[in-house]
Amino acid sequence: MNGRVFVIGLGLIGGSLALCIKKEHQDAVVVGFDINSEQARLAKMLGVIDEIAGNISDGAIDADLIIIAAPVNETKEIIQLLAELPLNPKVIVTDTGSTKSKIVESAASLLQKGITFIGGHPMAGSHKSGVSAAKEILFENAFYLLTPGNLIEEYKVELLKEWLIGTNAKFLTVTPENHDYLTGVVSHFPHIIAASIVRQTEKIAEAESLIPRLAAGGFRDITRIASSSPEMWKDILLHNRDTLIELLDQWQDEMNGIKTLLEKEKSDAILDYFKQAKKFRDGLPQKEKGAIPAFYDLFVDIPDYPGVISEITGYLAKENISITNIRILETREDIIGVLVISFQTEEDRQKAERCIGIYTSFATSVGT
Ligand SMILES: NC(=O)c1ccc[n+]([C@@H]2O[C@H](COP(=O)([O-])OP(=O)(O)OC[C@H]3O[C@@H](n4cnc5c(N)ncnc54)[C@H](O)[C@@H]3O)[C@@H](O)[C@H]2O)c1
Ligand SMILES: O=C(O)C(=O)C[C@]1(C(=O)O)C=C[C@@H](O)C=C1
Repeated sequence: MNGRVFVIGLGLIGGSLALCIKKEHQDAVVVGFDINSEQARLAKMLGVIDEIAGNISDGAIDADLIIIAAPVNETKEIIQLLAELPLNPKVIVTDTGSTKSKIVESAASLLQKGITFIGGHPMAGSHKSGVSAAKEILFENAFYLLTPGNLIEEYKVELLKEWLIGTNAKFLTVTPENHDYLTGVVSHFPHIIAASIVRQTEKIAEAESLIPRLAAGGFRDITRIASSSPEMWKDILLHNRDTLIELLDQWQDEMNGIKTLLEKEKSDAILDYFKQAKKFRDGLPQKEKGAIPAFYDLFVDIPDYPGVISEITGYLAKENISITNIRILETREDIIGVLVISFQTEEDRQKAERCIGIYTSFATSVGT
């Protein structure tokens, strides 16, 4: 397809969608705007967008597709701003926000002016933010939820899907209310739990200094998402307040139930509790993005000598293994640090683990 695509908010999601569109629709021009001009500059430099717009109005007026990929509150404000502009009557406006009811409600101002708004939410992401984390394969096999209202003609929805075909995502249409309930259960609520486990652990760690050093595999797995953007999640929670309050009540019942089993030492019932959880968890679809992490990290214990990092990256380059990110954690006393190398795929992570095993004696482990 050709035409002008305007992406507002050039972070993880806006950047990844821009890459998908550029890959699939090479005749299209992708214009971007970010309130943080550094992000916009970086997006241009990384080839994520073709042009930077000076402001929202400049980018929006002649766009054929507008994608708002900003935090959910800002998304509402941007929609109000767009509703004041003389947009191309054929433009499709969509967003990527993690909540839908309030956003779709605010888009009534666009619909009143005859402008098509189709709420969107690609159900894949990461705890990482910013355009430098953007990648073309982020949405592969993920569900992409769409919330077109009844007034939206079907061909417009098909047109939007065609623009987004490079995501290789699976589109699903839901109502905004149903969207917020479903994502409340599988995404927003788990986020609260992850953050609460971290908060509780932090308090206990004040008296128990060994805790941070012992918080390894299981703790890291269940709390990875607590490292996501606090600002973004604050707004998601407030947008989906009622659902989350209901789920918190249910969770308290759930916790009281397991507490009672423990108090009464109901061994069989505790076993059943875990068996049932394992059965449901093991039965979750494996190939769908929702069930697997979006980034594949390999942890390498590295000793203290100059050039050790370039030595490792050199071995990976020799074996043609691409890395997407590299950083050092200094969490253990007995070694200089832990190198965390991120890969695009599980296959690359496994190849890297084998490669490091062949060329070095450094211990590696998989975690998040
Ligand atoms: N991170 C995820 O896992 C994920 C997944 C799916 C959907 N989402 C949703 O997608 C949206 C973007 O999330 P993200 O992870 O890309 O966040 P991000 O922080 O990586 O990027 C958001 C970008 O929006 C910019 N921005 C903020 N206000 C703006 C404004 N008024 N005008 C223009 N730009 C503005 C920020 O500067 C930032 O660069 C959010 O609504 C989020 O709820 C996130
Ligand atoms: O993988 C993660 O880090 C995510 O939290 C991604 C996740 C999710 O909860 O699944 C987070 C918010 C988005 O709205 C969609 C996807």
